[in-house]
Amino acid sequence: MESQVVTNPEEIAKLYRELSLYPSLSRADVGPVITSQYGGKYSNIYTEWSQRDLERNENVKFCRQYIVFHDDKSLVYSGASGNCTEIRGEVLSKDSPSGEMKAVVRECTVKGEEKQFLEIWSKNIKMKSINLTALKKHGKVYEDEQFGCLVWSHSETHLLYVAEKKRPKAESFFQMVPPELSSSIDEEETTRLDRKETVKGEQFAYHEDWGEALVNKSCPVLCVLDIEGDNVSVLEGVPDDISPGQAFWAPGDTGVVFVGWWHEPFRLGLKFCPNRRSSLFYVDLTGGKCEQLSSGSSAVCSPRLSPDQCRIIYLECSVYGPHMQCSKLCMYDWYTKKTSVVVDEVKRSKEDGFAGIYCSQLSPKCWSADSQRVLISCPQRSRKDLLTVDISTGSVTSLTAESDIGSWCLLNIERDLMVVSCSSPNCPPYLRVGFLPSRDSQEKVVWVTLEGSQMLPDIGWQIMTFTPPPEHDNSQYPGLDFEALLIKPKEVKAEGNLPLIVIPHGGPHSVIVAEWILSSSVLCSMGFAVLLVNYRGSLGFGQDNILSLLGNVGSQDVKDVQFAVESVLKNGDFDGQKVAVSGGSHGGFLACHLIGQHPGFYKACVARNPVTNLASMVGSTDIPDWCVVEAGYDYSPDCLPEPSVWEQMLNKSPIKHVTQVQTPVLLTLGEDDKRVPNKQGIEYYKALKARQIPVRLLWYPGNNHSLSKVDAESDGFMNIALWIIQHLSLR
Ligand SMILES: CSCC[C@H](NC=O)C(=O)N[C@@H](CO)C(=O)O
Repeated sequence: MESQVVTNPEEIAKLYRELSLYPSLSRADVGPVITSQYGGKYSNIYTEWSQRDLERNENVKFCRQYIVFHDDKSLVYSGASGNCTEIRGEVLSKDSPSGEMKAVVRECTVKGEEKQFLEIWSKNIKMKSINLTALKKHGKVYEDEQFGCLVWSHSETHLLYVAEKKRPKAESFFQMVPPELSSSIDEEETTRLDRKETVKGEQFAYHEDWGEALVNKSCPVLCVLDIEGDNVSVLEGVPDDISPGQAFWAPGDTGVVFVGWWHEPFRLGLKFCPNRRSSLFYVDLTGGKCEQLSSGSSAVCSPRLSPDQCRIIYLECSVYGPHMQCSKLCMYDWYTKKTSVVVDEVKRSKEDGFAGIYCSQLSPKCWSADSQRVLISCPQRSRKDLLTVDISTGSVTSLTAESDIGSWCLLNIERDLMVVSCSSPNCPPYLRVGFLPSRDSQEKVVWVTLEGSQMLPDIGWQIMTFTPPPEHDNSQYPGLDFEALLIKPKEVKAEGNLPLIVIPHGGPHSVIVAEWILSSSVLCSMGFAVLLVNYRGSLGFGQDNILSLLGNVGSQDVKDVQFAVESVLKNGDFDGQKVAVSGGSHGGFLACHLIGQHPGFYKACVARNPVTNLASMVGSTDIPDWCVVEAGYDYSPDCLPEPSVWEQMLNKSPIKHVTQVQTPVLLTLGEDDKRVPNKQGIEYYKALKARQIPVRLLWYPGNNHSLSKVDAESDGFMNIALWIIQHLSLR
């Protein structure tokens, strides 16, 4: 039977180009309420989007503003105000609480040198432009989600941000001092001071950093700009053995609250690892006294102060263990200094369907106006839902459980006006707003779409639930089920002819929700069906589900994926001889396992930065604890694993089955990957080469674990598609 798949590279590139035009939402800020001269109330909504620019080979960021007229409970009128504007050079930006001013950290090149400025804008004037680089109070400003922040004090007189600690200039022992230093007295004085701060012998000293995607981030410090006095100071009092971040002003601006991550005994990678020992701290502005607000034996993140400034809500989970887990929602009362658990960890889904909280970040604002409820968007099985939590009862209600949209992402909430980004596998992200109904009302949210998106009518999707057969049941955690998201062309032209691409996610404690996924929608538009499997161990199904995988990687997850694939193939639409598998990281680990444990079943395999050998990875990854914990053992940073643990790490690895592999493999590797060092892929490449199994390796310089730079992502997509087409004999 003839294939219905698009196989011409030009046509594939055209489809990719078309679908990559859809932007995604990254931020929304709601401005203050303004009363018009006719008495109508309105607010501005500032949104930021990001879009791949294939011509310029970069992700471009742009903003667009909307105006919403409302009566504090419902929307009266809304619309866009003005067009999109590209944002360039902005590292961070934030409007002041009153909306009167805006602060921007900007990066630009002046006379060939890269500099950072802190700007204050008021009305149509740039009031200040402070050259942070020239001030030399600290290193580069942190812009990442892990540590970074730019926060106005409640009084709007000070700004708080995080930057790398100033490091003394290091020079060679053999550096000569030039006799004539400079021409002017001022310059001479500056150079003299610079030289005084220069140290010898430190030029090649190693500085630990926070790992994958946080390289060069080593010692963050809290910095405060006094706007009136043009003075930047680095806050004192933060203990030397912690890295501060996610900071904000305490009630009354008396000090700063922040999350501190302990360094000891050495820094472990933080990205995707909210399980690092950390605590909430408060540093007093006057005395520099630092107080620990939460227990020192857990991992915390995302503290958010309530509008009445009485409570701080934050996420907590245990240290080490699986990297991503079901979090507790905790609350610190500023006045009684008491901590309580508002929502506990959920072992198994509740009767009402609530499966627990799974997110590494709360939205920038998440409180209702009366400071009685908190809003959280997070995975619930294979969808992303919007939940409200009543802080006095701990009861959780889903605002979106009955919706047929696959993913609801809360961008912000201000005075009960919620701004969300919605998407589904057949619908790119779109922007909606709605008022949160009052606490005691049964009303449903009336959502208004501010920026619509085009539904792709040819793409169909469904969530499938699987009960593992008795022989695959986990005796320690019996009765768990799992799901998969099937995306396929709505019209199957010829029965029994549909090729299938199986995609197990990475993590392994992560999840694929039913949202817009560019690569899957292009593959589907080309004529493939795509099966994304949330095997047992995924987020969103209860903590037991996560724990069930520890010690069982390479078996339970492999069985679940294979079971899902074989179940789906029973449906007459598919061609069982045209099945490919593709995955990244732990998903690459699974792809390599599947071709080793089911020789010949998959006709093509693609692995992005795959884990291929836990035993050889443990000494070189930024998260060695992951290898030990996933193999089923407790991690201890101060001793080597026992020989039996090394053996188990090897036994559970795909390399163990490489001699059985028959499937051609495409490897895509990032030169700068700190998480799964590219040597993992190379080890597998050599093993396949030695056995004359077709293998191709693509090497992406300047890319880390995610291979997400625009050229790497688009080139990777094309090569993956063509590899699958070739080895599924579709051409
Ligand atoms: C030692 S690497 C572990 C696998 C990795 N986990 C966390 O970083 C992984 O699978 N990452 C996923 C995202 O969770 C990925 O797709 O890169």
